[in-house]
Amino acid sequence: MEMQVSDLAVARGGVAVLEGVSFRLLPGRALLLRGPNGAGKTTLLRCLAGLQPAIAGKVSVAAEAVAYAAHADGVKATLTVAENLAFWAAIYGTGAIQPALASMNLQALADRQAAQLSAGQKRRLGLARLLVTGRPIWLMDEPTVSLDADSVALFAGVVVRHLGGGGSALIASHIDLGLEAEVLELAAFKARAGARLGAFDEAFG
Ligand SMILES: Nc1ncnc2c1ncn2[C@@H]1O[C@H](COP(=O)(O)OP(=O)(O)OP(=O)(O)O)[C@@H](O)[C@H]1O
Repeated sequence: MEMQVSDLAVARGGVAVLEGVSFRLLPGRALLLRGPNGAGKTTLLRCLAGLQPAIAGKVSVAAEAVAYAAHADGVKATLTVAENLAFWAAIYGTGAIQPALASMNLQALADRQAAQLSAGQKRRLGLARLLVTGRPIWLMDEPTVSLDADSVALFAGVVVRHLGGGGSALIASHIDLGLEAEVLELAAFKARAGARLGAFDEAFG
């Protein structure tokens, strides 16, 4: 499924962060979001994930087509690794969790309570969740934070397989994942300094 973003403007805390953001993300392709700290990578991803409204512009796909892996891994601390994935599989109405467990090398940790995982293990679980969503467009915010070199390679392989299956990925990352991907530099879309929004947008920014 193609995602087309046209002239999108997004805000955070009532202040416009980005404006005029336009790009296409085709099936089978990955796009890297680049920009310094505070450039608006997280804000853009949150908007595309349907977690906050845009101030202006258009997104061609519904939020139901996307799966978002945010900074906070979305992991339920009191459930085990397998239970976490089963929970999400039930939410998204998808099937077996074994492929997701295997893809991020989590089989040996399947019965471990998520609260007892290391930061990198927790991150691997958060990424395995993407697989059980069954959704074609993956949005990822710094997915490799806390991952060791082997896990980064594992993760890159998961993304490559997702792309090979016709999925797509939009990834905010400061590091080189070794993926064949185009780059979207957000500095080009920086909103004019100090642009203030109306009361509605402040409430939802
Ligand atoms: N809850 C908030 N209220 C007000 N301003 C915020 C809020 N969250 C973020 N901001 C501001 O919005 C701007 C964009 O932040 P955002 O998190 O999207 O940047 P980023 O490109 O993801 O940064 P990083 O690389 O540090 O993760 C920043 O100037 C930030 O300080």
